[in-house]
Amino acid sequence: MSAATWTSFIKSIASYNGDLSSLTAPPFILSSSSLTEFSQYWSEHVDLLLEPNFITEEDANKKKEPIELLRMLAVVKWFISTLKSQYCSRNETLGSEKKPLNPFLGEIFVGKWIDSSNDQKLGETILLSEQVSHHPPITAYAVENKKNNTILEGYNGIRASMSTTALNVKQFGHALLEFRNLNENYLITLPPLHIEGILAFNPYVELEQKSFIQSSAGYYAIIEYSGKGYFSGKKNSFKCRIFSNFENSKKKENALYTISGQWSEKSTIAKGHSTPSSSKDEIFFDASIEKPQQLTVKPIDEQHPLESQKAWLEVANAIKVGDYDLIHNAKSKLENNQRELRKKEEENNSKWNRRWFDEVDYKIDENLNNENDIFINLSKMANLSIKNVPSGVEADSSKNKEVELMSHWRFVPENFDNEKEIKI
Ligand SMILES: CCC(=O)OC[C@H](C)CC[C@H]1O[C@H]2C[C@H]3[C@@H]4CC=C5C[C@@H](O)CC[C@]5(C)[C@H]4CC[C@]3(C)[C@H]2[C@@H]1C
Repeated sequence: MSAATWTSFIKSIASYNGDLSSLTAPPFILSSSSLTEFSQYWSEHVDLLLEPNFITEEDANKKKEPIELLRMLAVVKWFISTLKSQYCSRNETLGSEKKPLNPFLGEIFVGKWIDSSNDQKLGETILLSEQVSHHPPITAYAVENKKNNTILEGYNGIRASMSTTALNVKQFGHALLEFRNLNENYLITLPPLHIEGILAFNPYVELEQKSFIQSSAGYYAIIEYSGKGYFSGKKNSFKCRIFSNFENSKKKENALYTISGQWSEKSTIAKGHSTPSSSKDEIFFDASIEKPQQLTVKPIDEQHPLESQKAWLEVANAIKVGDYDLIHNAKSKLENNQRELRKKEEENNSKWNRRWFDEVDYKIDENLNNENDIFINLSKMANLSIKNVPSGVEADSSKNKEVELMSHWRFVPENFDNEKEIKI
């Protein structure tokens, strides 16, 4: 990590034009993994993801709470458990945040979480991740557990801008968690983030502002993020308040539960709206104890050419060697191949078929007014915009002005059921 190359890199980002792939980051800051692999971070605690399926009326009687509220608490715990994987795993494994490879259109990343327990109550869970758009980059994903009829689906795109010392990132998209045996669904929005420590050669993600979780049973959670130097002082801090519905969330005194702490370490929970104490109150989640479950991915020689680790193998090896020319040549080969494909599609007036996801266009009335559309229903309950604005923007926010309705990506389970080429 020579200071000279890093300093010239910092100068290059000073003239940053908004397109991350335009940045010629030095080899040591490049990750050999592509963004399609990040979808796995949504489900490295499969037991927490599926927990609502196993909560009983008896549990509800014992806790003297409605069963839907216990399920909301379980979903909030699962969501908090995803954050360390999403935003810290590169620091843990690679020493710092790195710049991921920019996926090509149609790139896929698949794997499974095997249930190694005796009772097999979880069963197998599969991950499908597909780059459904290259301009702008959008990754769609689905985590499917057939045994418990549970699907997590969503998509993610980002818009980045540089401030003097940090890279500011707005996330676009959302996640939908569907418990089909319970006929209960959840909408999860994505918080803004910024990359700190770039000047100190040690970039890491800090979450900021808010994200929201809306249950079809009505319950609504607000999660507020803060970091080192904010009011809480500790990095990766959050405070979550759970309300019986969006309306009641206007007054914090209406909170049914309050959870606070660090999403990358320990958090505690207390009834009502007061902030729980880290020593006296009940532990909610402890990221240092509950280890993430690694996804099982086929060996590269058994992967299809569209699968990320196979497609990027030559680039990944060049990055590991740290030879900039080798990286550049290997990347150019892949990018030229992609340009050829786009040109052929242009000539044949065809376009790349998305494999497992559908682009639902909400500018079309019948889609917008389809009362079975869980994304529309949950967005309405949480007063969330469905326009082309960052995730979590309220429907009546001025940020919606002059912004049009947009399409959102939805998982098509039967497309995967009919999949012939890709093996998990
Ligand atoms: C300043 C430009 C540059 O190349 O600096 C290199 C630095 C490592 C910082 C830039 C990169 O930091 C990476 C962090 C990435 C996000 C991490 C986690 C998630 C959550 C996941 O669910 C969706 C994707 C997302 C938001 C990643 C998006 C891409 C980020 C910001 C990388 C930056 C290019």
